Amino acid sequence: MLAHPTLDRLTAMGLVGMARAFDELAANTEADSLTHPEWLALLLDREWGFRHDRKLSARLRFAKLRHQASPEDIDYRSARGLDRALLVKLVAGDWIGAHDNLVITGPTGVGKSWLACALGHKACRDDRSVLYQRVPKLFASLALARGDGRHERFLRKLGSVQLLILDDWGLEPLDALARHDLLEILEERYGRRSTIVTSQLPVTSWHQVIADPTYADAILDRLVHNAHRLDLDGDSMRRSKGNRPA
Ligand SMILES: Nc1ncnc2c1ncn2[C@@H]1O[C@H](COP(=O)(O)OP(=O)(O)OP(=O)(O)O)[C@@H](O)[C@H]1O
Repeated sequence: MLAHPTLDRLTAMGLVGMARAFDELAANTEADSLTHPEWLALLLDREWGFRHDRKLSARLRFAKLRHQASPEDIDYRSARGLDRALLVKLVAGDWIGAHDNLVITGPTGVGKSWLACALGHKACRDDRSVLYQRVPKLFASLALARGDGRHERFLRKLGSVQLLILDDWGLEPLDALARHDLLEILEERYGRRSTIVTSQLPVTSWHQVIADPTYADAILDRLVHNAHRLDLDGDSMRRSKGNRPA
């Protein structure tokens, strides 16, 4: 690497992208033909790109998405009843800005979690905070957190992310503490932040999962009332992946 006071200063100021570009340009004789504005623009582009990538990595690390999925890889050809126009709108992300929710239902393996993660990935790229949680594990973690003083902080985190993904909702009925926690989270989020819920159960069965009519009304009112809906059908993609010849 070049030894140059400007390089030292860029590094000391945390302008890592600029420092790298400066080093490369200084070592490249073709760069001599660049005008000063072109030179500066190149340095700025690199710094911009470096910061963008670093922020995206941090967003994705925090989100802990289950699948490495991105909107560009969504398979519209599989017969899954995907509403392409709606999906294009969801990928654009305005619904997150409007604090709407999204409910994705359909049989096992049809790609609900994958789609939720693809939308989560896009939200990270749009510089939004995202957090993925599998519902059965979430309630177990909240119960644990209650015992060791982390409960309030965990609830705050779940309430404050711009996009919360609750995957695999409805696999088992909620107990009293889970009902209480879920209502707290959704009350905090309602009208302020977006939530994606994926479930094998149709929305009409969710009341029973919550297993308490008063809580069920309150929870579903906050979750489903302003939700976009993707109802998928078709065969499990796990099976078709497994059956695919090597
Ligand atoms: N568009 C896609 N491209 C590539 N692989 C996909 C796609 N959609 C789904 N898959 C794969 O299909 C499998 C099942 O997908 P996924 O876990 O999203 O299903 P699911 O509907 O959430 O199932 P379950 O209800 O059992 O949790 C996964 O291995 C996933 O990687």
